[in-house]
Parts: sequence; structure tokens; C-alpha cells
Amino acid sequence: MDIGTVNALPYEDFVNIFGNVVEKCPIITAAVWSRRPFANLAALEAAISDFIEALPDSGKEGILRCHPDLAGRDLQSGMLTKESREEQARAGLDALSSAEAWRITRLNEEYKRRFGFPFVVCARMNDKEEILKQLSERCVNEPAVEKARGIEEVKKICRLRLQGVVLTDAHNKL
Ligand SMILES: NC(=O)N[C@H]1NC(=O)NC1=O
Repeated sequence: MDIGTVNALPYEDFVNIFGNVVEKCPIITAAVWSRRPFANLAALEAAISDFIEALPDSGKEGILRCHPDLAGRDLQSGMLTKESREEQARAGLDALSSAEAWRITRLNEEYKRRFGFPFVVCARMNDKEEILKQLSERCVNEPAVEKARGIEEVKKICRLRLQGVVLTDAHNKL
């Protein structure tokens, strides 16, 4: 799908196709539609990033809270979005030993208790060992540092999802 096709999409199709590039936040996609035409995919990505950065802290925390726990309840119950399911499976989070599952559950709970939002990391760029390591390291950060770090990870996830949509999915959804 080339950028000309993306720019020509009515907002209904644009939101249907790109609505989950930021997990469960289609409002972001719906908002940036009005920034068309995009010179290229990087410009669309930048518009999303600008929108996120312009949000107050509560909005950024809200975005983080839309993310499911890694290897959490939604994965066990089959309730993950397609994108998140694929990302978590890619990192091996759907096949944890019981010791690993216990550890990640405990650390996710500790993280959420401390920060009030879930631990977010780009699962496609890490394997399960690296994710567990980062989770335990990041638990001790200052809240402001973690909020910024989580949002950076959201942007990495977004970039890979955008690339995935443009390369594969879009034609099937139109
Ligand atoms: N909690 C969290 O990081 N979730 C996300 N990470 C990722 O790569 N996909 C997700 O759903």
C-alpha cells in the first residue's frame, strides 16, 4: 500500500486499517487523519508521535493503561488484540515455564502498584529473558522516567505495527 493510497482513504477506512497501531487507542488514528496528506509513512508516524507528545500526563498514562499486561490475564483468556497476541507470541510469552509465569505476574503487579499503569515494552524487539530483565530493572525507576520510557516503547510498537499494516494487512481490510 503506497502513501498515495493511504492519503486517499476516507476516515472510516483509515481508522479501520490503522486504528490499533497504538493499542486500543483508535482516537489517535482518528485524530491524525486530518493531518493528511502524509509525505510518507514516517510522516504518519511523526503525526501520531506529535499527537501523543501534546497530551497531558494523564493522557499519556491513559495510553499506557490501554496496554494489556505481558503474559497476563488477557493472554490466558484469549482476549488480546490480534497485534498484541502476535507480538507476545513472538517474544515467547505464550510459552513460559511455570516459574517464569509466576515471576512475570509478580513483577507486573509490583510495577502496577508502584506506577499506576502497566509495564510496556516492545515485545517484538525483545525475547522473554530480556523482557523479564527489563521489568525487574525498570520497577525501581522514578515514575516520570517510567512514564517517558513507556511512551517511547509505545512508539516503537506503533512503528512496527504501521510497517506491518502497510506491507501486509491493508489490502485485505479494504
Ligand atoms: N504491556 C505491553 O508492553 N504490551 C505490549 N507490548 C507489545 O509489544 N505488545 C503489547 O500489547
